[in-house]
Amino acid sequence: MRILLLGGNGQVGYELHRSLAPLGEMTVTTRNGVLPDGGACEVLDMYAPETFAAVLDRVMPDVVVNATAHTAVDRAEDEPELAFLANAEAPAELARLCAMRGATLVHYSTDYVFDGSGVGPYREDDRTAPLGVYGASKLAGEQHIQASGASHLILRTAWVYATRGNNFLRTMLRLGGERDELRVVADQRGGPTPAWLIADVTAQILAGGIRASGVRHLVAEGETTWHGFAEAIFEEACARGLIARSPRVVPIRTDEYPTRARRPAYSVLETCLLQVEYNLVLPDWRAALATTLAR
Ligand SMILES: NC(=O)C1=CN([C@@H]2O[C@H](COP(=O)(O)OP(=O)(O)OC[C@H]3O[C@@H](n4cnc5c(N)ncnc54)[C@H](OP(=O)(O)O)[C@@H]3O)[C@@H](O)[C@H]2O)C=CC1
Ligand SMILES: Cc1cn([C@H]2C[C@H](O)[C@@H](COP(=O)(O)OP(=O)(O)O[C@H]3O[C@@H](C)C(=O)[C@@H](O)[C@H]3O)O2)c(=O)[nH]c1=O
Repeated sequence: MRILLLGGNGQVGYELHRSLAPLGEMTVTTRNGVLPDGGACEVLDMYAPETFAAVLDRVMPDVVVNATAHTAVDRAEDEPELAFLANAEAPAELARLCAMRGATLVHYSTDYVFDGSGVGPYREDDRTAPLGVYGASKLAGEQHIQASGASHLILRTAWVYATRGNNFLRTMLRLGGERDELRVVADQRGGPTPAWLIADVTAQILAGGIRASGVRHLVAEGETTWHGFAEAIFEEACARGLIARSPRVVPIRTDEYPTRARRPAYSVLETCLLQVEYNLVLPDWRAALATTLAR
């Protein structure tokens, strides 16, 4: 299998580079042609979709895995054109090129396509209604891919973290080292999901073959709030001797932590479809956090 992996510098892209390597011949791209270890790779800029055809002609992939995205949720509110270019128009062009070449596109989307008014875990076909530019641009990306005619798999995930990159886990550990007390919202519920899990499941799916095109939910099991996640981070990090002491983590309401973008109050994703279709057992979010820190 010839794989073209886009975004080898991101949290998920970095883990995919590891997990997809055994599946075949892999070409990795980053925005600047440099991998996290300093090595060279192909250049691919999501802001320049007109350059994609040349890369696909050179690599001739069977599968394109797109781990790039404009993921700065608050900044997206101030630069919607860039968010839509990277998250909607670029994926649309990728899907168009994949359809023409008979290649499969694997793409990632987000729980922020929902408005958070749900009362139970969201299923794949539940009504979408993003609250902000990031979610709206990701939803547009999903829709372009689904309309393209390309064989595809869109994996919606949520609250992604890793021991590298920009994410809530690293923000908490950094702030916890600087302050005695952190104030964290306790009225937004979701499913923290480590990048390694997304990458491992993607590899498992590709190894066995994609069963059907469409959207599937991929998150760790269970649910918590950002406050619950923060407390668990400090408990696990302390237990493993990664930090000497924990700050006090004070639960607050969303309106006490104003941000540029609105975020869904509830964005837990139902994963039954994916687990049954691919015979998977997804770990609980808390166990997945412990595994991440143990690594
Ligand atoms: N992070 C999260 O909490 C969640 C993420 N997702 C989705 O999962 C996928 C992976 O996200 P994640 O790994 O967390 O994101 P990261 O922000 O860690 O990585 C995104 C990658 O996209 C690259 N990128 C951004 N703009 C461009 C561009 N113009 N040209 C080329 N590359 C670009 C970045 O490159 P550079 O390093 O050069 O900036 C970076 O490597 C995305 O589709 C995201 O929407 C879904 C739910 C939650
Ligand atoms: C740093 C911090 C954040 N918060 C809140 C703000 C926000 O409501 C919540 C999460 O903050 P962040 O900005 O880290 O996370 P955010 O950028 O909203 O994370 C999202 O990223 C995109 C890419 C996704 O697709 C989503 O699934 C989700 O993971 O925690 C606090 O309450 N206290 C704090 O000290």
